[in-house]
Amino acid sequence: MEFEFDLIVVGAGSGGLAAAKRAASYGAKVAIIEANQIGGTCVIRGCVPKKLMVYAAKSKKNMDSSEGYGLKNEGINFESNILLKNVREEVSRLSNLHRNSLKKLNITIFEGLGRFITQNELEIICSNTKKIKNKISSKKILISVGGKPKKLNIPGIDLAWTSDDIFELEKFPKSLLIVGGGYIACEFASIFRNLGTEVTQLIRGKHLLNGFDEDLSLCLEESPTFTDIKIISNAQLKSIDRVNGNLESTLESGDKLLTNNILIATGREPNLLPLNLDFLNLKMDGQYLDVDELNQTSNANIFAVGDIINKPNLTPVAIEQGRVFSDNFFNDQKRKVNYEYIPKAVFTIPEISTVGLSEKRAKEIYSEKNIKIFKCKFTPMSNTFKKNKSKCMLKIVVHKLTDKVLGCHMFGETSSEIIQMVSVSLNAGITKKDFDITMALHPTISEEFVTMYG
Ligand SMILES: Cc1cc2nc3c(=O)[nH]c(=O)nc-3n(C[C@H](O)[C@H](O)[C@H](O)COP(=O)(O)OP(=O)(O)OC[C@H]3O[C@@H](n4cnc5c(N)ncnc54)[C@H](O)[C@@H]3O)c2cc1C
Ligand SMILES: NC(=O)c1ccc[n+]([C@@H]2O[C@H](COP(=O)([O-])OP(=O)(O)OC[C@H]3O[C@@H](n4cnc5c(N)ncnc54)[C@H](O)[C@@H]3O)[C@@H](O)[C@H]2O)c1
Repeated sequence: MEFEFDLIVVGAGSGGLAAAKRAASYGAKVAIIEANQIGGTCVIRGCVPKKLMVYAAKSKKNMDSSEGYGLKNEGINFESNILLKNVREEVSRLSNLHRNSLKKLNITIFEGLGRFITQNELEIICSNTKKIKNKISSKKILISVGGKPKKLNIPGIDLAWTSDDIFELEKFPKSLLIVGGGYIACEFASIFRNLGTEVTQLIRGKHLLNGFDEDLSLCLEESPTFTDIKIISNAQLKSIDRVNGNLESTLESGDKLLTNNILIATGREPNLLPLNLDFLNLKMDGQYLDVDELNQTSNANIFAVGDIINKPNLTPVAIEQGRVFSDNFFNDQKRKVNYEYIPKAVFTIPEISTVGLSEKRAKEIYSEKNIKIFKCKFTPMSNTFKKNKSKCMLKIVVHKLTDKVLGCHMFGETSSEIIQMVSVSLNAGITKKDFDITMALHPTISEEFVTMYG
């Protein structure tokens, strides 16, 4: 059977764009279908606009607390509408850059919602008219449709925002309830609080950032940003009502809270429903599409990358999966994605960064007696004259018998930049001795990584 394309990519986000561009660079005839703006979650409503807001919050925090350096200010006037407008413009600029690079590579862009009609054919539905615009076919199809916010099944939930709505705002609210204690909840709690919004955070467990090294969660909870946030732990939201233009949250305990708005950040789920996959009977891995090491689904023509498979849902992971897929199937390479030592950061202020095993996980795997912990916590020099005395913390998890470094964790400004380089060392199998024989760079925060003795 003749197909119009060698590859159809459904979803022009991190994974899809990377795969489409790499396949086209090998001479494949590629089509990409996108229902929204080109760029996907990361560029349009995730990493990029979020990080721009983090920079705004950091700038404000620095300006607010630098009088000790002789930098007097008579009060900063934050105009959230300017930030939000600039962020939207930047996101559109980046989206256009991606569109242009697709065109340069002769990748055909189809705008609309992709929907399977056979295992090799998709129809494209116009997002506005809901009419079928095109039907296209290909030998191989890559699904890279990403995720969407998971909503709680409670009365009044549609009154609340998800992270997608934050980027559509015209201005910041005066008060906000954030539900959740994970990445998105903590990052937005930090952004909003540092830019002046009264923030309450509702978590169902005891601590923020469950699953991260416990010292990181504790450092975050003790930080000036989060001691300035009202954290309600061991609590669940039961319902939401509109009351005189505000939102009233009722908790399972019966307590009530009144805030201007509510942000629900209780996780994300694969956005598979519109694809009409049922008739293909693809094997699932829980809510995710099941794939093998080559990102092949249970149907030999159909592949999947990114947030729709059960791997860390991060942009660099989706990009690498997309590139590896195209390297293997359009350039005959034998590549695999390296899932070892993926560095992670939560962009709170200060930020949390981590690579490898947490202390708890290392002790579970290797037993407590085989693990040695090196840890230090101090006020960084940059905060000497600041009102904001947030601390930083560095921690190394080491296997006692082999001396191998199993994990590094850091809380503090620029820690994400530091952990990225630490991840190179861990990938290379570094030992604690290698850290010890490396000369320090002084005065820095990161020098503590090579000067910590047990
Ligand atoms: C608020 C937020 C902040 C984040 N911050 C970070 C961060 O700092 N660092 C990090 O590494 N990761 C971050 N992430 C996660 C990261 O954005 C995702 O892991 C990554 O974008 C996943 O890429 P993807 O290719 O799987 O899907 P996406 O980037 O989500 O792209 C999927 C695309 O498919 C389109 N689509 C969906 N269905 C269809 C269909 N049927 N037909 C056509 N098109 C369709 C969508 O419109 C979308 O453009 C963040 C996520 C969020 C929500
Ligand atoms: N800096 C980054 O790299 C970054 C930033 C944002 C998002 N992300 C990616 O996006 C994913 C999604 O982020 P997220 O913050 O939505 O998810 P998450 O898994 O990090 O956090 C979800 C939070 O919601 C809570 N929760 C789940 N169900 C709940 C319920 N029914 N009631 C109350 N609380 C509930 C969880 O306990 C957790 O605290 C992340 O896992 C990550 O992969 C990455």
